[in-house]
Amino acid sequence: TQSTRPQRLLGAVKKNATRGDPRSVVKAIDQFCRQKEWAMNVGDEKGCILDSVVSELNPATVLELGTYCGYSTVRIASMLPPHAKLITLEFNPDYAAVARQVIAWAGLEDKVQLVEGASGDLIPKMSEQFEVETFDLVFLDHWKDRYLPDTKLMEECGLLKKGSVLLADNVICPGTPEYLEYVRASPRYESQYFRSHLEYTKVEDGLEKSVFLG
Ligand SMILES: C[S@@+](CC[C@H](N)C(=O)[O-])C[C@H]1O[C@@H](n2cnc3c(N)ncnc32)[C@H](O)[C@@H]1O
Ligand SMILES: O=C(c1ccccc1)c1ccc(O)c(O)c1[N+](=O)[O-]
Ligand SMILES: [Mg+2]
Repeated sequence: TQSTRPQRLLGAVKKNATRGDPRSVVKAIDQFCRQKEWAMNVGDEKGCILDSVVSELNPATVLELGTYCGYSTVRIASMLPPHAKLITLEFNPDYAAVARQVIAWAGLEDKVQLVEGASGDLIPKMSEQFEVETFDLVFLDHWKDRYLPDTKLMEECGLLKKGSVLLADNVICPGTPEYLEYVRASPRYESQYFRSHLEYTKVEDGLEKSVFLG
């Protein structure tokens, strides 16, 4: 039977990355995506912006919407302080299965909780089921029409506190116009656009960083 792209990406990690070395896992995936097959990871260029936001914030609790193969999960988790936690949501079981193996190869299982399911169903259960009060950082990188409804849901569920940061991928390409308009117009957010490119291409894209003001 034919392998899938995530399975081939996992093969490249196992072949080229060192167990327990997150940076080598990130490098192996970027090399695979540049030399073999494009894949929808946040990538190396936008990944550096993600890294700088994480290191500046030093978050204790992180929520990632959209795991895919775990590339950004590994990037973020590798930068977290010792007792920090990253919860990542993925509703495609095949992608989740690959991501678990990528996260394990990087040696980051202890920092990451991958939850299989849809963000719209899981966000309301966060506080009771996953013992989380609020998130210091949310990385939005799932289907683009879910960014706005899920942001409103996080607000309603009290998962954001003064200073919580939303970092949204793809606000230009494929684009999230309704979300962008909302966070830029709302007095409850202070937003900033980081210009970059769609992963592994020369197409313009960027990240929007929005600080929740409470
Ligand atoms: C662009 S990929 C994530 C890439 C990943 N953040 C990275 O940079 O390596 C988007 C993922 O979100 C998942 N997804 C889309 N909508 C979702 C939802 N509502 N709940 C959970 N997962 C979702 C898709 O199955 C897909 O794996
Ligand atoms: O939507 C796509 C997409 C659309 C069409 C074909 C392939 C991917 C995409 C492209 C780049 C991204 O960084 C990303 O997060 C996504 N996504 O699916 O969430
Ligand atoms: Mg993306």
